[in-house]
Amino acid sequence: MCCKVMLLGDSGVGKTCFLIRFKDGAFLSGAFIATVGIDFRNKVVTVDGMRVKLQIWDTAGQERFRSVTHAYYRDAQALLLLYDITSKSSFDSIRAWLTEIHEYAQRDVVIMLLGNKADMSSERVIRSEDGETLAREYGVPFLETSAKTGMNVELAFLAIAKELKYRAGQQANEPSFQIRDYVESQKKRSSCCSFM
Ligand SMILES: Nc1nc2c(ncn2[C@@H]2O[C@H](COP(=O)(O)OP(=O)(O)OP(=O)(O)O)[C@@H](O)[C@H]2O)c(=O)[nH]1
Repeated sequence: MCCKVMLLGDSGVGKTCFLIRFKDGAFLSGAFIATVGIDFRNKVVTVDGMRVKLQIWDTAGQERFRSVTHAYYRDAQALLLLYDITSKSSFDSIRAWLTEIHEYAQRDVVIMLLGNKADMSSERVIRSEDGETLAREYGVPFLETSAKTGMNVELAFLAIAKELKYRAGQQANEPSFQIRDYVESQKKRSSCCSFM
């Protein structure tokens, strides 16, 4: 089974770092090199004994590349929408991103809202509750993540893979899978990073 996942959000929220953390288990610190256009990496995850190949598209957040990335929305089964908890403007952009998703993506696309850079607690400007409230308003699951420490990065992709696998093989008598409940039960809060 193969699924297309896209990473979206303003420039600098950490999409490339988020993907590299998941793919290679590493963090690129230092210089910020903005993504040009679009790029993808594959990673296979095992969900309940089944291999799911995720083809993850890393898009450029900068406005000038928007027309390039729009063309890819249509094929995506899942979208990870990121903001940076230290940037109010990136959080304020989320509604505009959701409008854009509504316009260009498949109607039943799986969406997850992610508040990245949760490791930067001293520079936080967006409270966790604000992310939760926005996610609830749009009926999407929410996680705070850190590409730097790895917090909740794997969980975000696993939850997506589980949801897509569930949808693909949905049987009438199978208990339904609720991605929001799954994420809530599995997530680590930034305040308990010490044992990660
Ligand atoms: N502390 C911290 N820094 C991060 C995290 N994720 C990304 N960064 C930093 O944020 C900057 C931008 O990260 P990128 O991954 O390049 O951002 P992007 O969203 O891909 O940007 P575009 O390609 O322009 O859309 C880099 O300097 C990263 O080192 C994180 O979780 N924690």
